[in-house]
Amino acid sequence: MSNPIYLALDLPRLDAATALAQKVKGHVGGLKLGLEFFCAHGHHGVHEIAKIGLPIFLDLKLHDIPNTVAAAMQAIHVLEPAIVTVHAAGGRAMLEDAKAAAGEHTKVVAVTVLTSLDDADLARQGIAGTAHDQALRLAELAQEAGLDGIVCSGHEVGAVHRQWKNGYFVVPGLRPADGASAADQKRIVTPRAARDAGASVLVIGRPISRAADPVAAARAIEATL
Ligand SMILES: O=C(O)c1cc(=O)[nH]c(=O)n1[C@@H]1O[C@H](COP(=O)(O)O)[C@@H](O)[C@H]1O
Repeated sequence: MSNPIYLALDLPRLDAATALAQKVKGHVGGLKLGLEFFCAHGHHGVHEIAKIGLPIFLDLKLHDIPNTVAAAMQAIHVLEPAIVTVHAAGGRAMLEDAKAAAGEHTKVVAVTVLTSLDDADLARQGIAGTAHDQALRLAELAQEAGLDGIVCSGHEVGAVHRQWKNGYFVVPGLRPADGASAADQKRIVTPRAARDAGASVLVIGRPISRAADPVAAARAIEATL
């Protein structure tokens, strides 16, 4: 089985991101480049990280009117990302158009409820019910729109997996059992628990990137899976 860990390269400097990826590349299955990286380094930065030879997950969390999201998807075609994120809350037409505009080898996955939000945050946005129920509703929308899968927390992935057997499930908000800081994450589980519940991809950033020894941290997490 291939390594399901995607390292989130949330570092402001390209040289530091490249050095970290080079160091841990034998212990992760892919590299995730998000908003911080893409806004700073754009296509050039993605090309540089792609040279390392691991699949690239472009986490842009696109969320706009369908025409704009489709055009953005076309503009990143050339980067041949393995995975791209959009926000499920953009609605069915946006999701359908995003998928139609993506390259045939790119998995388009929809972010349901960010792992940094809890039930109280949703209530403040006027969303009744739990983060769990909202994630399930948005997963159903993504499935109906023909996406490849979703992003959700490890608390929901088991339930989503039961209703979407062949879906592709990306799970961030992961913290090893040895007590790495949750920081801004509110719905967290261990990498192993997420894997056991049906996650296809485990997104891990700071528990590796901010560790005193990132290689040892990545190896330790890999060993729990
Ligand atoms: O789409 C994501 O990857 C994502 C969705 C989500 O709900 N929560 C979330 O944390 N992420 C990303 O996953 C990574 C988690 O980083 P750490 O908390 O440092 O492990 C960050 O790059 C986030 O942008």
